[in-house]
Amino acid sequence: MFLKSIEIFGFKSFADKSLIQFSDGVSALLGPNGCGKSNVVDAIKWVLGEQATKSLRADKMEDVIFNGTEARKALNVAEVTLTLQNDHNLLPLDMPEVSVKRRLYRNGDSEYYINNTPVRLKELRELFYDTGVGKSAYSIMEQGKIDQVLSNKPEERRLIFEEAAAITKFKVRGQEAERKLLRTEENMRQVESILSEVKRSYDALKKQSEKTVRYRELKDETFSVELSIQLLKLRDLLEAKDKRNKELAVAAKERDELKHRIDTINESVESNLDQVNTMESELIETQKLLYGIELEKNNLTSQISLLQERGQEISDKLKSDKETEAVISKRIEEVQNTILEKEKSEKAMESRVQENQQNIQFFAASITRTSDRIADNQQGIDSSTREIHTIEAEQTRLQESLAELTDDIVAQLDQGLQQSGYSIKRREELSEDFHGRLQGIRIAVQGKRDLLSDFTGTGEVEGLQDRIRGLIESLSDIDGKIADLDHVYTQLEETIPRFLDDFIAPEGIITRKRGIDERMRSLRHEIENHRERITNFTEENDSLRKKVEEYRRTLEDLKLSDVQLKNQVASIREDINRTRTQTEEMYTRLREHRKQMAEDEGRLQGLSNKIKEVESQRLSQEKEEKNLQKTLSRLEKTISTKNAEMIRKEKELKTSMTGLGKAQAKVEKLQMTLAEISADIKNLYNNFRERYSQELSTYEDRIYEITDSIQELKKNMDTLKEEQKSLGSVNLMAPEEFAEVKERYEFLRGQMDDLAQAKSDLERITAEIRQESAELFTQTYEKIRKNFHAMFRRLFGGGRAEIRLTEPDRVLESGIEIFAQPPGKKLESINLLSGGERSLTAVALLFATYMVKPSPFCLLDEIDAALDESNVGRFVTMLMEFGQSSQFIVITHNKKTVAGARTLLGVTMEESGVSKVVSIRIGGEGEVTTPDQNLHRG
Ligand SMILES: Nc1ncnc2c1ncn2[C@@H]1O[C@H](COP(=O)(O)OP(=O)(O)OP(=O)(O)O)[C@@H](O)[C@H]1O
Repeated sequence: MFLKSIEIFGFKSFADKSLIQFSDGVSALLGPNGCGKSNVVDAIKWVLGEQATKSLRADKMEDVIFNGTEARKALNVAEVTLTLQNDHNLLPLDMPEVSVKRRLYRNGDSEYYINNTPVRLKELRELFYDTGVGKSAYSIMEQGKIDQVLSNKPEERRLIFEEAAAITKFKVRGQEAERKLLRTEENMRQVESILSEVKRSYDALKKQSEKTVRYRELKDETFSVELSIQLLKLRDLLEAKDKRNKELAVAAKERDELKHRIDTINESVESNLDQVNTMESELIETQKLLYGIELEKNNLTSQISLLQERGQEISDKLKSDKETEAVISKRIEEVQNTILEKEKSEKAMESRVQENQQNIQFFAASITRTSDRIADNQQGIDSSTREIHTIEAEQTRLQESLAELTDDIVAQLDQGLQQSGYSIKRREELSEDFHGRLQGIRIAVQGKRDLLSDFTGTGEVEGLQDRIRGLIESLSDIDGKIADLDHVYTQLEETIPRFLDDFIAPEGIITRKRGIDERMRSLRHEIENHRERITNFTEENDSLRKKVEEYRRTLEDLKLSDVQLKNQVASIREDINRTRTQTEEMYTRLREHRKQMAEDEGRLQGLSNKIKEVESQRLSQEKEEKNLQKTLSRLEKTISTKNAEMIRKEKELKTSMTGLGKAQAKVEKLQMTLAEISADIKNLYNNFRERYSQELSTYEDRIYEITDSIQELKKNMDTLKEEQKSLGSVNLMAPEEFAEVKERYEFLRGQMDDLAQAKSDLERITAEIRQESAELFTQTYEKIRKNFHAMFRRLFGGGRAEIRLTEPDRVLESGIEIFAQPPGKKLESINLLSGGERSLTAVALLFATYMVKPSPFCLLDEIDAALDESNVGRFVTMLMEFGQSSQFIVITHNKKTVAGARTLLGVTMEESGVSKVVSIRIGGEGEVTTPDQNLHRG
């Protein structure tokens, strides 16, 4: 077994993940039309790297992804995994099992895996080279394409033979080698053309470069000669400089010695001169001092006489000043007394002013007070006036109410009298009757009283009983009279108009009227009160205003007198101040006078002190004068000694100076010469630097190596220049350019050699591959040729078949012709064969190939479709025979073919548009049961 299983997901109609497990021998893949059997073949081709969409029955690669059904959505990825058994290492991998996987996304991204490791398509294809498995190999024979093996062009037909001969690998390598060879030749052509161009520049630049190299050599030689000349010049200059430096050192030493001597003499002379100068200065100073002392003495004497004169003057002045002082003091005393008197009168005047001020304040306050009172009164008048207005308004309102009320009373009274039937006449009659009867009772009672008093007067008891009885009887008579009176009274009462009670009840109309009357009275009273207040206030204000007028007049008078009094006070004060100022002035004068006197006294004292001081100064001057006279004579003596010594030294100095002048001139001359030599050396260096951009100093170590003379060197130089001139124009960069071109030239040459070597290697490899391939191909071809004939006869039950090379001399390019002659028919072109004959011939070729190189597995998709019963029988026999050694998966609708299979695999479409793999058991002897009614076995 080679094919172990295939797992399909999202590929074409396999929407769900489906696993098909294959077994050894011949397996039949069954299922109704359109259920997806061929999709399994496509899936296997696809996973093995098929790129041609046409071969996958698709327009574009994306079409292989499950496209959806009415019930299902399309998927975005298709994935197929094929697991292969590799225990015989048919595949070049040291693994017992190999899985290859391909995945495609709807966006076009595609992935390949070998054993779950991502790989490139090329690697995946290489895995199946010469195994008989592969997109163009014979392991997969598809529905309706079997006879295409025959229809293909003779050149294309050889592919099967090549695969069987296992030369595909060689072929690919050979093609690769040829491609490389072509590339190499192309490269060689390119390199050659570049090389010839580079060679031209190489030759040209080589000549130029040689010339330039000679030119550079001449240049170098010229430089070397020039350098020697310059170095010789430098040597001469350096030697001359050295010599002069030595001479200069000697001359400088001589000069310095003379300088030193002169300095020593000078120092001595200077020292003497300094001493003489100092002494002379001292002498002059002493003389000056003596002269000064003389002058000072005279001055002091005259000062003393002057001071004495001045003292006399001051004494005289002091005497007169004392008299003046007494006069001023007396005058001050007089003035002081006057001031005291004036101050007294000022005080009196001030108290009057104060008194007047108080009066002013009093009257001003009275005016204010009275004015306030007037204003208060005026406010009272105004308030009462306002009150009167208010009350009058209320009176008006009340009068109106009263008028209305009176009208109401009259109306109600009239109505009440009418309703009560009141009559004055009747009332007067009853009243008269009442009073008459009352009088009768009073009389009767008086009669009884008289009777009773009669009894008490007599004291008689007899007949009392009768009398009391008679009295009681007469009292009942009175009772009757009282009852009559009561009756009359009741009648009288009835004449009283009762509605009047309502009138005078608290809420009655009369009561209201009385209330208003009362209020009117009260308001009238209030108005009177207010008017009285207004009159009182007005009268009071009149009298108060008069008072205010009076106060104002008095106040004016007081203010006037206040001004007058103040003026008087001011004039007294002014007088006092004036007098005080006079006193102050007198005091000042007195003070100044006294101060002057004190100063004069001080000056007098100072003068006497000064006289004493000056006299003592004159004394000390006289002493100093004597000392100086002594110093003067000592100095004069020493100076004359020193002067003699200096004359001697100056003579000596003159001689030394002459010598120094000469020595200095010599030194300067030498310095000048040295400066010139240094300038020459500097120029030499500078010129060299400018000409050669190098430092001459770097060559100085060669200075003593030069043996030639300058003349010889110059001659040499002329010869070199002559040769340089003869070279003509020179490309200075030629050697560098030549080096570059040379490098490039050599590189290209190397490349050319490498390419030539590669070409010869490739040619050799190609030849070897071709040789080997040709041998393998011929062997295989021969075997297949023989097998084909035998196989054809077996399948057709006789007849003849043949394959021939179209170009036997070029076996690797030659096409393959097929000739077939079914039994009883002439050997004719295969194009004239029937459909079934073509299929059977193709199957014969296929099996002939299997015999030489059995494919590890074979997928035959309905290749038996065109065969008749007897041919199918032979085909199946053959299949079962080959099934012993190879794995066959046969898609078929033919019952005989199914019968030849050891294993049955089923594909159904339970759900419309979605393929599903179903397991099918093989029952007893050739019995097959299937869960799907669509699957069948004849
Ligand atoms: N991308 C796709 N998505 C969904 N279904 C697809 C896709 N491509 C093809 N099909 C379906 O697969 C079916 C064809 O399957 P297949 O050709 O394998 O059938 P079969 O079993 O070989 O049929 P027969 O026996 O007639 O040859 C068709 O119904 C087609 O619509």
